[in-house]
Amino acid sequence: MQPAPSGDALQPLPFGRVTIIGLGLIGSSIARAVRLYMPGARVTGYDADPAVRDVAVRLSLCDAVADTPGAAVADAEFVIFCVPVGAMGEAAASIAAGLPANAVVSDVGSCKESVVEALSAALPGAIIVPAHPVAGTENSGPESGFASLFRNRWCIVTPAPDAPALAVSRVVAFWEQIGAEVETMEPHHHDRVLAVTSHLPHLIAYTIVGTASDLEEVTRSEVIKYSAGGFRDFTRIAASDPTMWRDVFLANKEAVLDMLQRFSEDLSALQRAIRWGKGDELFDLFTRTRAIRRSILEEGQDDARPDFGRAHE
Ligand SMILES: NC(=O)C1=CN([C@@H]2O[C@H](COP(=O)(O)OP(=O)(O)OC[C@H]3O[C@@H](n4cnc5c(N)ncnc54)[C@H](O)[C@@H]3O)[C@@H](O)[C@H]2O)C=CC1
Ligand SMILES: O=C(O)C(=O)Cc1ccc(O)cc1
Repeated sequence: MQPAPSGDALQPLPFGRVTIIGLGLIGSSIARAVRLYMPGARVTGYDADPAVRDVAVRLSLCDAVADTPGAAVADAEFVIFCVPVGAMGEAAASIAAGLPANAVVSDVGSCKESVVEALSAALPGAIIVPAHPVAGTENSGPESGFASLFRNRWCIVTPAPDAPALAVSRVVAFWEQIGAEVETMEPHHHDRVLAVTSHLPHLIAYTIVGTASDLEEVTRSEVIKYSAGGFRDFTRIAASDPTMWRDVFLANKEAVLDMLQRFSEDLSALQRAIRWGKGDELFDLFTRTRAIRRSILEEGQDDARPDFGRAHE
């Protein structure tokens, strides 16, 4: 067994009974991490897809997999929604009647403003402390999760100003105990930061892989055969889950469209520099961007995926 990620294995548990709604990549990774690093906590899972529930039982991801959302939350202290952002409202409504009054509710959605709105509307009066682990892969589903996914990765918590301090500190402790470093942010700011650091890069990857596959004079097998490093990296990102990313772009529309506008203007400037042979402009930009990559490496963040290149336990 791996050592507990945040030091002392005897830390008090932030929550004794954790319910995970949605047992795909992120939900199943949280389940695995809680069972590994918080062995005293009881994990109950639920997924709307019966086939996913069957896999969760087969893999022993949870102490119990409930057949209904209501049963999943019956005695929960912490309920965490791990469903696509467009499904948050529906998932929250499905547990509303059974949610214990003092339970803390959270989520892992990739954008926050729309999710906060959906959760608050479906669960009026509930204690809601949203979060976003900035850790993942291009894979989805319960079989692709792993316990170390969140280790040494950021988790951004976006509580409302009037959220109870105790609930916020318990959610922070939860993420720290499964290995994440936690930062607090206002939801609107979160959505703008992630629009440029995560959402736009995914949009660019989807576009470039689509462009290459639409070319008439370059065959599909040539694209596959001769894809150099850069294109290969784009194909990894462009293999990400279509439902999840459709939902992210629709939910974070305003911030993504703003970043896309800025990106298009910068791309046009590069187009002009190439057309008019302005090598110094290209050289200056590439020098600046190289420095950013080097700063990321100096911070030890060499890949969005944890323990990249090492075996997952
Ligand atoms: N994939 C990634 O790298 C990351 C994803 N996220 C966020 O995590 C959330 C989950 O993403 P993944 O785990 O990657 O997706 P996934 O596709 O692997 O799993 C989502 C699961 O939710 C279930 N589901 C959908 N609607 C439901 C409902 N109403 N009730 C119960 N279950 C329902 C699906 O059946 C599926 O099993 C998304 O909001 C995403 O934005 C956050 C960080 C990284
Ligand atoms: O696989 C990758 O490169 C990712 O970028 C994973 C990822 C996807 C969505 C998030 O909200 C956070 C992380």
